[in-house]
Amino acid sequence: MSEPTAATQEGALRMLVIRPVTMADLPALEQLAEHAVPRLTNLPANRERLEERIVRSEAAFNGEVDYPGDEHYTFVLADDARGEVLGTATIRAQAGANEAYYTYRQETLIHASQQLNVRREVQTLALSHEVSDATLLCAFSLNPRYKGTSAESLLRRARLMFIAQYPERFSRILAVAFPGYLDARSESPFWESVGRHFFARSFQEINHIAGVRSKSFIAEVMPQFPLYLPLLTPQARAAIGREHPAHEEALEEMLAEGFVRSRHVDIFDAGPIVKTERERLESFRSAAWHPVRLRPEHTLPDAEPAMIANQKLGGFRCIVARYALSPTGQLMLSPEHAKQLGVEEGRAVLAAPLTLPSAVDALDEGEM
Ligand SMILES: NC(=[NH2+])NCCC[C@H](N)C(=O)O
Repeated sequence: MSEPTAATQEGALRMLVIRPVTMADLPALEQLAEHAVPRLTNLPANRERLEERIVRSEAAFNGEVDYPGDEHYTFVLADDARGEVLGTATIRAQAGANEAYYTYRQETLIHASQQLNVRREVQTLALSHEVSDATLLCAFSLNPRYKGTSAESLLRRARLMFIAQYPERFSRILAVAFPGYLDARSESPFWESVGRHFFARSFQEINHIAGVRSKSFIAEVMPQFPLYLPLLTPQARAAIGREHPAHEEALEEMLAEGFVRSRHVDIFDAGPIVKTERERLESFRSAAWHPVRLRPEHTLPDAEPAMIANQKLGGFRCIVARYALSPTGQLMLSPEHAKQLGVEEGRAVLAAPLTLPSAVDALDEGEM
């Protein structure tokens, strides 16, 4: 298929929908895993693992859940009219439900001697399990044709529309771990300076192993003592908290959502981990329920784009449509959009503006 132009883009997006993954999506999921840049531990390009992922997701969407546990909810961005799956994204209800979730936490130590009249602040990285309780947004992969479109934002943020509806299933703290900086040869300078000494494997290999095998090897082999940053290579230090070049816009969008850079970074590539309390997110604060009113597409007034989600757990659907409200607060939807969402006139849908205010990039000074 040819590149969608800006003009055809919104037209094409009309038929795109976020829905839970099904077993029929397995081949597409495998493709998306293979084409993720860089490859993701949370989305291993391995048919068996992906099959398990789908089974697990179906159980999560259809199960009764009162508090977050080891559920994984996997979504796809689909063009069901053409039978195409264009992207995927997952929510892990609890980052470290069965095994701990490992990060490095940036800390400061003071090395002082009164006798020698020296006082040095030394930055360290200490292994941490603190992020284990957070709900993790992960395993994002999108067909490159849709990069930079509103479909990308929909795929990334529809998960928030889901969490907003089923708060008991998720932690109050949400986190996103971005792939870390890799150089032009796809090497991780942080890995070369740190992990390499303990694993004698390339970053790509270890990233793959972490995806398809149990993670207990991390605890067994990673150094237990804090790392002193001055002892790392300058290239490794420069990579701490730095995202992979292909994920710059994604990070920016999540910062605009209200996520904040935390003191935690990835243990392999030192990629940034952003966190926040969910109530602080723009999409949570702006989300509002509206009854649906059906209107033919050509009679709808012009309005800002919004994410619009139905209220069906296992039948969750979320689309981008115009945020066109009637004077009495009904959301005016075309019959085509209502059909995509599986809602009739009078049913309530959750809506939140797609456009975000611009990002504030700051390190959270508190306990985040
Ligand atoms: N770059 C990576 N593949 N990191 C994955 C390993 C650590 C990850 N935080 C976990 O505990 O699951």
